[in-house]
Amino acid sequence: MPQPHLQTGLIVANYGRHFLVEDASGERRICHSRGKKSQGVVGDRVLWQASQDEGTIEKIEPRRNLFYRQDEVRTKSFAANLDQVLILIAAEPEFSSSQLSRALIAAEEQHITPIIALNKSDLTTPFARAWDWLAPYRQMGYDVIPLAMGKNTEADRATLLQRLTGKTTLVLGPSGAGKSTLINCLIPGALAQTGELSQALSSGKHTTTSTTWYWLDATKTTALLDSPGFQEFGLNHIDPAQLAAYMPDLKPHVAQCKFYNCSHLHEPGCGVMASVKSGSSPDAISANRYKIYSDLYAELKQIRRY
Ligand SMILES: Nc1nc2c(ncn2[C@@H]2O[C@H](COP(=O)(O)OP(=O)(O)OP(=O)(O)O)[C@@H](O)[C@H]2O)c(=O)[nH]1
Ligand SMILES: [Zn+2]
Repeated sequence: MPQPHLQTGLIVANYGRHFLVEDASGERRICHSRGKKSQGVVGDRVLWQASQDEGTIEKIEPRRNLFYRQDEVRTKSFAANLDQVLILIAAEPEFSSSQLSRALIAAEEQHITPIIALNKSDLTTPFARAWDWLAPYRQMGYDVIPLAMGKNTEADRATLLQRLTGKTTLVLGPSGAGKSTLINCLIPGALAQTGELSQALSSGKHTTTSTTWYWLDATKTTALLDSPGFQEFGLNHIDPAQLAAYMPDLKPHVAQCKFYNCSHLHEPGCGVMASVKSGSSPDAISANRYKIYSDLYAELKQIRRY
């Protein structure tokens, strides 16, 4: 049966069961999800139906991908239908290479292109140390860019826009790295607008913020998504047997392993372990990344034991 009242829309923000949906004309309105479960995610294309001044989400279009983390108790979705994740870290506070690697693995698993940005290049000494620490990530082919968002320079804006234009990019980063500074630099006034929006959606109650979608251009071809902070990045959805395939520095060496089901932890004839030992060769796996792999493997194996 045709449903003439259904309109297309895009979820641009979400607080519990309240969604902010942008329609084809650019107008935004609060919509509610049908049923008990709140299934929509920012970035979802939906079909919705008007009901007085609000609306109801009737259908969520199939997703191209979903960037999420999963711990023991729950799945936490950041956003759907992304082209890129910009992982923003800084010279200070010192970032966790384990959290960085986890975010990269979550992106790889969903075929989302990661970009690593190292902020606060004006803090010369800690920046140089952090930049060196990121050498393995550059070596494995990731785009790693230096920034000083606090300086608000034209050069940094150009560096970012060159990568963001025409794409949908989620900005992810630990607290204090400069996420708000970056968003405000690219979209002046954006965060003030967000405060009002979350007030309207949560009917004045103080709720934890969710991902928020911003357009960078009038033609709506470039989108930047601000994500909420997180403490831990759980990867419980990742199969430990697949883990090495999501780590570009480990992946090529798996082909050299003697056993097809090698865990790369103790087997004889393991290509991955041989590469860690080879130290100085240009495509060697760094000791830190191998430790991240083995710790994560143990963690994911442990979860599947129950
Ligand atoms: N030195 C220096 N400081 C910066 C730079 N960019 C941002 N900061 C500072 O770093 C601090 C954190 O920046 P925010 O933009 O608030 O960081 P955030 O990631 O949004 O942090 P949360 O609000 O905790 O999520 C602020 O004091 C900024 O002024 C930079 O390029 N250089
Ligand atoms: Zn192996």
